[in-house]
Amino acid sequence: MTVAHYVLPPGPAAPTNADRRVTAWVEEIAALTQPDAVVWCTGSDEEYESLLDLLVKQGTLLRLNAQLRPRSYLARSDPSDVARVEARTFICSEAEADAGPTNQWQEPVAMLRELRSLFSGTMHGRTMYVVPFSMGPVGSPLARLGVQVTDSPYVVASMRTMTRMGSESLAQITPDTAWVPCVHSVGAPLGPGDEDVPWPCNDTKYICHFPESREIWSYGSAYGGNAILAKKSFALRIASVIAREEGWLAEHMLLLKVTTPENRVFHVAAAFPSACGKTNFAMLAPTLPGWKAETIGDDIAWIAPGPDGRLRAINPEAGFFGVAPGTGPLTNRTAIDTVRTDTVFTNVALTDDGDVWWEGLTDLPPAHLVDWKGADWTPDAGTPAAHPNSRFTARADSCPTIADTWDDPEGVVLDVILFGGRRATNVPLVAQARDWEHGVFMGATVSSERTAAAEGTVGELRRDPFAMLPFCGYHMADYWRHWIEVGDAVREAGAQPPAVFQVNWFRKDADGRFIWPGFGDNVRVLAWILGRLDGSAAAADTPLGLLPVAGSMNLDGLNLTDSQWQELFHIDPASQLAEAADAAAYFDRFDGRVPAALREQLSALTTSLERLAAHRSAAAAHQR
Ligand SMILES: Nc1nc2c(ncn2[C@@H]2O[C@H](COP(=O)(O)OP(=O)(O)OP(=O)(O)O)[C@@H](O)[C@H]2O)c(=O)[nH]1
Ligand SMILES: O=C([O-])CC(=O)C(=O)O
Ligand SMILES: [Mn+2]
Repeated sequence: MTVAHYVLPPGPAAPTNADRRVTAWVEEIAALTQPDAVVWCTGSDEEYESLLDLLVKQGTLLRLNAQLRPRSYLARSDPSDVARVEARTFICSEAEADAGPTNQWQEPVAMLRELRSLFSGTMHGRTMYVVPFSMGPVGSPLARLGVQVTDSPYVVASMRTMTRMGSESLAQITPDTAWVPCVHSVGAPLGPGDEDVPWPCNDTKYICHFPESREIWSYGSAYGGNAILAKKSFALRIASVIAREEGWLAEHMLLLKVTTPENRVFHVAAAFPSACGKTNFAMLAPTLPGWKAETIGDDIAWIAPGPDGRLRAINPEAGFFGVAPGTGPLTNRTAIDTVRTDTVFTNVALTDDGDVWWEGLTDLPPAHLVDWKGADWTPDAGTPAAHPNSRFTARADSCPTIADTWDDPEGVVLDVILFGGRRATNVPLVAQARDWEHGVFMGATVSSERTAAAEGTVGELRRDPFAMLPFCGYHMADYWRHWIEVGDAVREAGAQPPAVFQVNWFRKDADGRFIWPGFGDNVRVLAWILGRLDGSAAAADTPLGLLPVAGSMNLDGLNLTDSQWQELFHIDPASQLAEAADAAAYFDRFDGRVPAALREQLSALTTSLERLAAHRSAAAAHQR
């Protein structure tokens, strides 16, 4: 690899206040990747406008009808670059054991050697953008800094929406602040005279994380989670490593502020796997009178003990990268209002009048569309018009329900933590954990049906502990231990950790229909949960935790029959015992590193299920 003769191309020089380590690193990456130009992003409105103009000119973005969808755009990705590539995502810790059995590991020195060879000359014919960013309000004690270099203007525009990006964040990096270097290329160099394509990418993809040196290298994709490195790569995979060391939590959680009819305010964090309802719950429109829900974050929460020992949380992001399909005025009015203007849509369908459409936006599709691949589409096409993982990118402050505390640098005090998944069977609508350890057990044993958010077979059941399976930057069992220790630290400081609950909006009846109406009606579950905190909602102790007793949840105005209610909470000991056995086999995969407290939870669960099974069969025998 010969880079010695490479001279930084002319253009605006690095800002004079840029930290020397940042400029040296940028020069080093430029020498490796050899872009035609280097641009330091300021984050200004003018810069964003000119990026959008450039993307329209290059054909990456299509300007939507300005009357129907002001200042909004449609991107169609390469059909092969539509979701996170978990099979190409690596944790490159020095010791393989530290990545743990749920991550793919690569030896860091060899991986870096391979990456350097892939990145050599990869930005030929392109501009390298330097994107300094802050995750969390600039200057917040909970915020952390990073710098991404990328040859994708689409990624720069996405970073502008999703993070606090530009000069202000760069100014935060001083000689003694930590920052995470993030290197990104679409892996599509242009030779002289080569024509570009609207969505450059490469069949070879690598999303690599180096927990010790805290750097990220991503190659070959421009899709969200693979390329907006501030998000899953930094704010979860690298941040989880930093958080373990510093005694806090980096989580795949939405943050919601709830105000009861009595004007009491609570904050709820909820971990649901990708495409399992975080954005929808974060934008919940309560169907119960007098209740108010406000959005703080829809995907990631950073949680740390505050001065009084209680856990406080911030949303480190500044925007939403939300799933389009299934989002409609009846299910998520707030999201529909959020994306009315100033939104970049990716892989949705285009209407004949220059607006967007996706499955679930309206009951019936328009008679003609251009689908996400750019082909003519009619309702009889037999394929979805929008890709199932099509997305919208919009700023948090466009959201009509955004809480005025959403960017409070101190964060909000957490009262409740929810763990959820997409389960057609077995998992009740809601169950309260008996204590913190039981809550950690619930989080550790979450399983969920796979969705379109990542490559793989949709619908297949897989364990997704804490909704962090694809996002934990170290050994998953050590992560569980860290959760237990954070609870201990809170109690040692004389405070109480948040109450923990498991929820499941997705239980189905024998005909395959969702039993629970979900969406805005999830406030009924929330009301029950908050009723548990002050003792006003009754619960029964079961092997799965504390379940609502009949009459303890407000179901006014719902068409839910008694038998449907029972189905939502039905416990079948045999299949529960099978789940527990599966959890035991799962725990066995973690090299003996599963905390004893979780093993104890599992054996207590098994014992109580066996007791329930015996009790049920005795009762049945008695009936005969
Ligand atoms: N039945 C039912 N479906 C829901 C509910 N909440 C969300 N969904 C559907 O689940 C899908 C994904 O929801 P999102 O809120 O976008 O999921 P997410 O967790 O934010 O997904 P990522 O952004 O990928 O992390 C959409 O199709 C929703 O319509 C609910 O309460 N009930
Ligand atoms: O990361 C992405 O590409 C989208 C997302 O939010 C997820 O998959 O959880
Ligand atoms: Mn989401």
